[in-house]
Amino acid sequence: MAEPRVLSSAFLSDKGSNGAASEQLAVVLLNWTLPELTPALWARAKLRVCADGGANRLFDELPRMLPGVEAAAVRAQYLPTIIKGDLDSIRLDVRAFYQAAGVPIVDLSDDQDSTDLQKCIEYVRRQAEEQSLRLCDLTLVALGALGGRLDHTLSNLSTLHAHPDLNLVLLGDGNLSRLAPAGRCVIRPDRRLEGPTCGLVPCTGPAVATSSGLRWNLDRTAMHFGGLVSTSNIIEADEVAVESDAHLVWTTKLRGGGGGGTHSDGEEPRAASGAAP
Ligand SMILES: Nc1ncnc2c1ncn2[C@@H]1O[C@H](COP(=O)(O)OP(=O)(O)OP(=O)(O)O)[C@@H](O)[C@H]1O
Ligand SMILES: Cc1ncc(C[n+]2csc(CCO)c2C)c(N)n1
Repeated sequence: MAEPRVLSSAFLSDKGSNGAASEQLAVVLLNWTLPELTPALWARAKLRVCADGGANRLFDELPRMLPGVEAAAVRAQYLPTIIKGDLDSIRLDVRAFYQAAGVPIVDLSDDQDSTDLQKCIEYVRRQAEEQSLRLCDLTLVALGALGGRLDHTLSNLSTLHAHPDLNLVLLGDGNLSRLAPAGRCVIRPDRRLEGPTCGLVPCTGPAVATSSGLRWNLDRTAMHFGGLVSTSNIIEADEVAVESDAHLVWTTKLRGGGGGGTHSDGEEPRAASGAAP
C-alpha cells in the first residue's frame, strides 16, 4: 500500500522544522490582511512572490508589523522576488517603488480566466522545476488567503484542489487551510499554534472518510455539502490520520500571529460531552 501523505505544519516555526536541508519554503502574498507570521515566514522563504495587490499589503503592512524600525528601512529590506498578476490592484506609488528597487513586475493581464494566485503558483511551480526541486520538499504558503471577499476565499480554496501534489497552505484571518488529498494522509499540526478547533470538509462532492486523532472521529462516515461535514471538531493528538475517497479541506484555527481572530471564540473547549457538536 502507498505511504500516507504527510501534511506537516513544521514550516510555521523554526523549532518545528526537522532541519532537513532539502526543505524549501515559498510565500505568495495576496491582497488581504497579512498574518503576523509574515515576517518570520518571509525570512525563511527562498521565493517571495507578490500577487498583484499583495504588493500593497507588503508595502503598507510590513512596517506596521515591525514597529521600531523605520518604514523606509523595512520596505527596502523586504523586497519580493517578483510581482505578478493582472496588475489592476497594485497602486501606482507601490509599483513605482518596487520598480525603482529593481523588482521584476510581470503583467499577465491578457489572461482574464485565472486568478493572480493561480498565476503565482504556476510561477513557483516553474521555478521549482527549473531548480530541480522536488515538490515534496517544497511548501508554498499563500498569505492573506482567507477572509475578506467570499468569492476570493472560495476561489483560493478551489485552487487547493488544482494542486493536490503540492504542499500548498492558505493562511489568513486566524485560519490555516490545506488539502487532505484523497487517499491516506497523516496531519501533523503545530499544536502550539494551531487548534484546538478544526474541520474536515468535502468541497468537491460526497466523501466517505475515516479519521483518528480528533474528538469526533469519522468512521467510514459519509459527508457532503448539505449534509454532514466535520466542522467544530477538536484536535486531540499530535497526529491526525485521515483516509478518504475524495479530497477534503483540512482547516485549523491559527493562534498567535495567525492574523485576525483576536476575540475569544471558544479556544478552551469544555469537557467532552461525547455528543457531536
Ligand atoms: N478579500 C480577499 N480575501 C481573500 N483573498 C483575496 C482577497 N482579495 C484578494 N485576494 C487574493 O489576492 C489575489 C490578488 O488580489 P488582487 O486584489 O490583487 O486582484 P483581483 O483582481 O481582485 O484578483 P484576481 O485578479 O486574482 O481575480 C487574488 O488572486 C486572491 O487570491
Ligand atoms: C466563467 C468566468 N467567470 C469569471 C471570470 C472572471 N475572472 C476569473 S479569473 C479573472 C482574472 C482576474 O485577475 C477574471 C476576470 C471568467 N474569466 N470566467
